[in-house]
Order: sequence, then C-alpha cells, then structure tokens
Amino acid sequence: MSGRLQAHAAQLAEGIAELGLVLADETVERLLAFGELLLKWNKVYNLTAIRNPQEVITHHLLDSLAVLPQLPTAGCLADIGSGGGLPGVVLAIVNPGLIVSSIETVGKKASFQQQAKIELGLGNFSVFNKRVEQLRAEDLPGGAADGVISRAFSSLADFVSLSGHLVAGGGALYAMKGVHPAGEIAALPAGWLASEVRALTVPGLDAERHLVVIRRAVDGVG
Ligand SMILES: C[S@@+](CC[C@H](N)C(=O)[O-])C[C@H]1O[C@@H](n2cnc3c(N)ncnc32)[C@H](O)[C@@H]1O
Repeated sequence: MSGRLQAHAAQLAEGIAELGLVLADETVERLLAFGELLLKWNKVYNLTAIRNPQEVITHHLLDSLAVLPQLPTAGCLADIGSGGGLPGVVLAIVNPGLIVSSIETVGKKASFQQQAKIELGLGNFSVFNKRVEQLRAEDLPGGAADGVISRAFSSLADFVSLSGHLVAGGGALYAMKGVHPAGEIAALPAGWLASEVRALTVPGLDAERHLVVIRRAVDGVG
C-alpha cells in the first residue's frame, strides 16, 4: 500500500502493541487503507476536522481501537452518529465476528462509509442513512444490538433517549467521552444506570478519554 499514512505505519503498529492488541498484518493494512480513504475524501465529504495523517492514526484509529477490549466480541454492535465511520468501521475491520451497523443522518457521510465498505470488503458492516430515532431495532441485521456505541455524538441523556430502543435485553450502550462526564451521568434518564466508567489511555493522544457503559436498571447492575 502507498499513501500519506504509510510513513506513520510504525506508529500505528506500536500503538496497537501498547494497547495490548494482537492484529494480523492484513488487518493493520486495512486500518491504514481506511485512514487513507478518510484523508482522501475528507475535503469532498467533510468527514472530520482532522486532516493531519499522524492525527488520523492517534485520534481516529488508535482512539477507536482503545475501546475494543471493553466491547462484545460477537453479536451485533450499532454505531450512532458515526460521521466518517468512527468508531464503527475500525471495529468492523478488527473484529470480523461482530456485525456492525453504522447510523449516520448526513447523506454524504453515509455514502462515504458505503464506499469504504465496498473498497475494504467489509461483509460485516452495514450503513443506515437515517436519524437514529427513526430506526427500529428490527431494521438492524440481527435485530436489537448487544452493544450500541457512540463517539462525539451527544450528551449521555440524549444518547440513551435517542438510541436506547436499539439495545437488546442484557445489552449496553457505550459512550466514548473525553473528561469524566460526572454531571451527564447524574442526568441519565430514569431506568438507566452507568454500570462502569473506565479511563482509557490512547497511545499518542495527550487527552483524557473515558468509556461510559450504560445499562437498563432492570438488568440488575449499578
Ligand atoms: C461530531 S460527529 C461525530 C462523528 C464520529 N462519531 C466521530 O467520532 O468522528 C456527530 C455525528 O452525528 C450525526 N448525527 C447527529 N444527529 C444524529 C441522529 N439523530 N441520528 C444519526 N446521526 C446523527 C452527525 O451528522 C455527525 O456526523
């Protein structure tokens, strides 16, 4: 593979090792290929504020990979407000056993993701160009999702209100956040609880990152 990210391939490999992940060379090549697509099409599709190749590695690829150990490894995962496919495309690339549905309301961003799906040969990835609140659980491949994730989408309360109907019984919502969102956790809608708030370290990213896991109170956690 050639392209602007190739000069940063070693940084990606080191970051993957630092996260304790073991990925096949072919998988790492696919991650780089997705990063190249983001860089190539960003101007046309207005996908992300990040235009620097090194930041594509840290802010997009490694940030998305950092949550991997906390997520279900099989079943269905829905990514809400996925923009240029983050973290959904990355998670689909590294986990072929997971069926990933990506929900994005802006047509050109969804089109980019569909193109990435084709170019990267992602059979376990589907894109829905819809507002999440208009999507029914039965529209997802496999029905209600075992996990529903978002990054930079909304407050935790809005995430739960707009997307909670897509979570299967016993499943969870996963919100990728910056600083510890204590105030947002206190404002969660009735019937939902933050069962875990985990501080994450992302190699090369000098910023606070947290993953908030939210479950229905009836699932007996809290
Ligand atoms: C700040 S961007 C984050 C994109 C991506 N998750 C990331 O981290 O790079 C939020 C995205 O949510 C999408 N969005 C906003 N409201 C939505 C809704 N109700 N349903 C689906 N997508 C929505 C926007 O179009 C936008 O692409």
